[in-house]
Amino acid sequence: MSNNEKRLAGEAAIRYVEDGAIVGVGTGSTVAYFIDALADLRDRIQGAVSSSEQSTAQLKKHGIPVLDLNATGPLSLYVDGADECDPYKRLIKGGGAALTREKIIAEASEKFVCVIDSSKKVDLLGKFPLPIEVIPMARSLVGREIAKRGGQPVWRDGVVTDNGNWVIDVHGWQIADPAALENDLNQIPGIVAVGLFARRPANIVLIGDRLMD
Ligand SMILES: O=C[C@H](O)[C@H](O)[C@H](O)COP(=O)(O)O
Repeated sequence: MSNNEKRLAGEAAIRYVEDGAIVGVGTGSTVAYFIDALADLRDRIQGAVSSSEQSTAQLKKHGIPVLDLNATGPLSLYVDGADECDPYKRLIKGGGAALTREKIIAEASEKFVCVIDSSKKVDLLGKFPLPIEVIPMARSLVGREIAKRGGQPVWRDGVVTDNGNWVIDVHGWQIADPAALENDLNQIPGIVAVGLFARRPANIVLIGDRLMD
């Protein structure tokens, strides 16, 4: 993992911010560099829609207005990190437990710029355990459904999401068809969101300050 590459990626994403924009902002150590850089453009944007309490605090610290997605409508730009990225710009996200709000904002945005360091680039998703946000009472049910599908569910004990839910990390899956798995898991009652971004992949990936093909 390279913090220098994370910083370069976060700062490079600034070039996609247009005057007057409302910017969707993800969560994590990479996007934190983006938020710091966004502070310099504070007077040229309307504000940001935030994916977590953590990012909200950082945005507010910089005096960037944090807006409600219900009030803004669709966004032109979403900037966020990832835990893994495959050659088709499909992602695993949620290492920081912010996957549900991230997924909502990504879906609401026209362009998703993903900022990563080179350690996140993989040929096949799944080495990073797949985060799944679940309603607490569904934890065991979801765990059994995952085991039926050959995964090893591990409860992220002690972690409560910003939505008051729990996270299961699934080990042992080599995800050959991310869209099919995402669709399948989304049918299980009690799953709030799956940290697979396959039906809504990134549009642009920055590895450090380099564009991924
Ligand atoms: O829930 C957290 C998010 O999906 C993050 O974007 C992801 O975990 C990457 O975080 P980082 O930039 O700190 O590696």
